[in-house]
Amino acid sequence: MALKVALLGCGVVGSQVVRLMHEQADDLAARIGAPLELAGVAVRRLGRRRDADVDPALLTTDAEALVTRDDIDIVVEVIGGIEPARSLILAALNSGKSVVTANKALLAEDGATVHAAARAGNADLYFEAAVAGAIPLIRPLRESLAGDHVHRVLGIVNGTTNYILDQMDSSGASFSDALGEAQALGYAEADPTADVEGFDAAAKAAILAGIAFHSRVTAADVHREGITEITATDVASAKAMGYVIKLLAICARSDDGRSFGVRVHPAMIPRTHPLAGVREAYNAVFVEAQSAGQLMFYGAGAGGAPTASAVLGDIVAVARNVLAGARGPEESTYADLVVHPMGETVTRYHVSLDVADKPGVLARVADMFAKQDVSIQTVRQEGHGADAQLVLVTHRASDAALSATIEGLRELDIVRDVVSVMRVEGEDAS
Ligand SMILES: NC(=O)C1=CN([C@@H]2O[C@H](COP(=O)(O)OP(=O)(O)OC[C@H]3O[C@@H](n4cnc5c(N)ncnc54)[C@H](OP(=O)(O)O)[C@@H]3O)[C@@H](O)[C@H]2O)C=CC1
Ligand SMILES: N[C@@H](CC=O)C(=O)O
Repeated sequence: MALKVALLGCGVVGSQVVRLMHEQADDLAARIGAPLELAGVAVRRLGRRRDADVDPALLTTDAEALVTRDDIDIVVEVIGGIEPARSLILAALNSGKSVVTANKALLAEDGATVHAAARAGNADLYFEAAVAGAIPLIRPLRESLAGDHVHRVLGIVNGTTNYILDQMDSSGASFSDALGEAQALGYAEADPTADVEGFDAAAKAAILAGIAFHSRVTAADVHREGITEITATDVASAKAMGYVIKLLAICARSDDGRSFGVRVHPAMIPRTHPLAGVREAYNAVFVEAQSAGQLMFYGAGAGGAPTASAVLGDIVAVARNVLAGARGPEESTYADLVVHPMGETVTRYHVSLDVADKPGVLARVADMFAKQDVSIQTVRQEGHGADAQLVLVTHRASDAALSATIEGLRELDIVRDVVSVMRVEGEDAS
């Protein structure tokens, strides 16, 4: 007997799910042990042209009726956003139907409610596509590394911003042109603010940190900075110094293991670093674990077909569980670690200052860093007179100490402007 699938959403991702379910129907049936049947597709606009060959008789605007239909076995949610996605997923789980979703925004905002409903409904909740598109990352973290102790998860988890920064770096494209291309290629969220302001990456970081550290993490726990303040000049000067700017997500345990930090922000990384070679909308994530050591996951981080691949993988896993009367792994939050504040995060910084071109300027600037215990690794003066700039790279220091230093620098009469402050990750370029 066929397993019936209700698809919620038939846009960039949903239309590719439909295509793959048709094209690979025989293989999927063989792998699962029963055929899959697409039993209904909920959309917002019935008359919209679709990138998949969907039987018009399957289309409906009544998603609620579809998810609660008695004959549905698996619900696939690829609408996105909080509502109506949350209510639809809860309705499905409450009636014992397993759910596959790509919705990182919802899981990071209210994962607790959704996971609790899965538990109560004795149903599966799978979400491989919610983080890093096609890259298998959730399952390795939840299952393959369940016997290890993860220290750090670090990487590029947003395809749109990586595409924009890569285009700005490689072809000198403008921010807005590159964003337009990313949207046309189906990488961006329905509201691209989620991408460029770092909300999407922050949601993914929350999901990754929660799994890696067996704790409950929401988007609100994540320190978030986007890429909208990055200028063509920042990109070009990073390039001239042997660096590239990337939007990074970093989830790291503290040294005593009792807390962890989760942050998303642009960072300068040396061009020799493996993440520097991650181009276009690709994503890459390093996982550092006690026994496994360093693992790297790389692949297409956005786009219809790559994301649909992850969704299909989850559908197969859930379908096998349905047939076996089994369930996949539950959410694990037993460790309940504390998220430490951003001020305690320790990293290096690159600071550019517009300064007066006078004797003693360097000593006064260095003094301000020393006052906060921030030691300077390199410093150089560029330009003269009205164009004089100091470019400094610090050794590792806390975010709180660096912020206090910058505050102090702004008050010095010899500092005309703090031009840019950027975190630096990875070893030196030289
Ligand atoms: N695009 C990507 O690269 C990736 C996306 N994701 C996630 O996948 C999900 C879907 O993204 P994507 O396919 O790009 O989004 P789209 O905006 O392309 O598609 C959204 C779909 O949802 C439908 N929809 C919207 N509101 C409703 C509603 N109230 N009831 C029923 N259907 C509705 C739309 O209908 P209609 O077509 O009629 O407007 C559309 O078919 C999101 O959670 C996103 O974050 C995850 C990884 C990668
Ligand atoms: N908008 C997201 C889509 C995938 O998650 C991105 O650009 O990464």
